Amino acid sequence: MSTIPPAPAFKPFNLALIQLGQIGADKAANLKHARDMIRRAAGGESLGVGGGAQGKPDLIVLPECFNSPYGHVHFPVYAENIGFNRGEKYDVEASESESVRMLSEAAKTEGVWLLGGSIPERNLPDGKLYNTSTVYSPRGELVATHRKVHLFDIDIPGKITFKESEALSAGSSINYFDTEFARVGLGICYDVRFPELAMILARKGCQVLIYPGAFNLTTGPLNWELLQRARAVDNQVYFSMCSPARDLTAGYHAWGHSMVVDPMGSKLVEAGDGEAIVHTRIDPKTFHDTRAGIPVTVQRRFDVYPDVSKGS
Ligand SMILES: NC(=O)CCC(=O)C(=O)O
Repeated sequence: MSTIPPAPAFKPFNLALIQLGQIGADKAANLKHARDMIRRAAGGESLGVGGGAQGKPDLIVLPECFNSPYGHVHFPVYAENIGFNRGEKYDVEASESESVRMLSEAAKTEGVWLLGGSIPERNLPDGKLYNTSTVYSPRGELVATHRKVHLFDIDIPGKITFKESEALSAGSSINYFDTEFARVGLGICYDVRFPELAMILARKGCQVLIYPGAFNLTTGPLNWELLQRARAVDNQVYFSMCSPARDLTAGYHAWGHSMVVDPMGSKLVEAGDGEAIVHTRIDPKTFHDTRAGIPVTVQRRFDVYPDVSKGS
């Protein structure tokens, strides 16, 4: 039996993605720059390719690993203790995490929902490290976290070898948060390659899925957009990923191209590869029209594939 409360009624809202640049070795500088970009996004400013200003955003998103260079050697150095336990009240001001304190202050001061990309997290009880997203309400409360479930371990000879598992442990829960305008499902980057996660989030009532991410120059060109449009269409949800800006002087070269895709698979907005703030309006009409016109959400044949979860 389901214990999940019904999703909030889906209402129109403004979404802004910050394709953050200048992510370097100096964590304090990374946090200061991110704070400044949140202020600019909250003021409705658009920057770089993509643009599309819609006025003040209701929800702002940062990229994966926004406070640290991306790489397994960096994670232990930049990791912070968050100590969030779902269901328990979290005292942000007493948080040991300087990133959490900054993000909470930013959400509260700017009066926006804030999906704070992800940061390396050190879980104190067992010392394990995770790649973790944190989410803040406009009152500055930390309302949700998501630990990357599928670690980015790939080896494409001559192109890219990356092993997050050399430093990180994988999360093992499915996470979303409720706002006054939508239920938003969470994933991080490589999680997008696993349709099961998006499918279950959608079946838990999420109308919008947002994954901070950082694809690379090998897989980005063919897979970044394709995967987002696939997850959007197969679940009939809005789908978005927010990347860091590309920096060819960094150890890891992010693909960029932060984007938002609607439930029919149309791209609403797309950044280039440089630093950018892009905005779009999320319209529930497209969501409802898509589900009414192509009613796959009520045509599933769980009698034929009973081993596939019904999610909620
Ligand atoms: N940060 C990541 O998880 C990268 C994932 C990626 O590039 C991919 O191709 O998948």
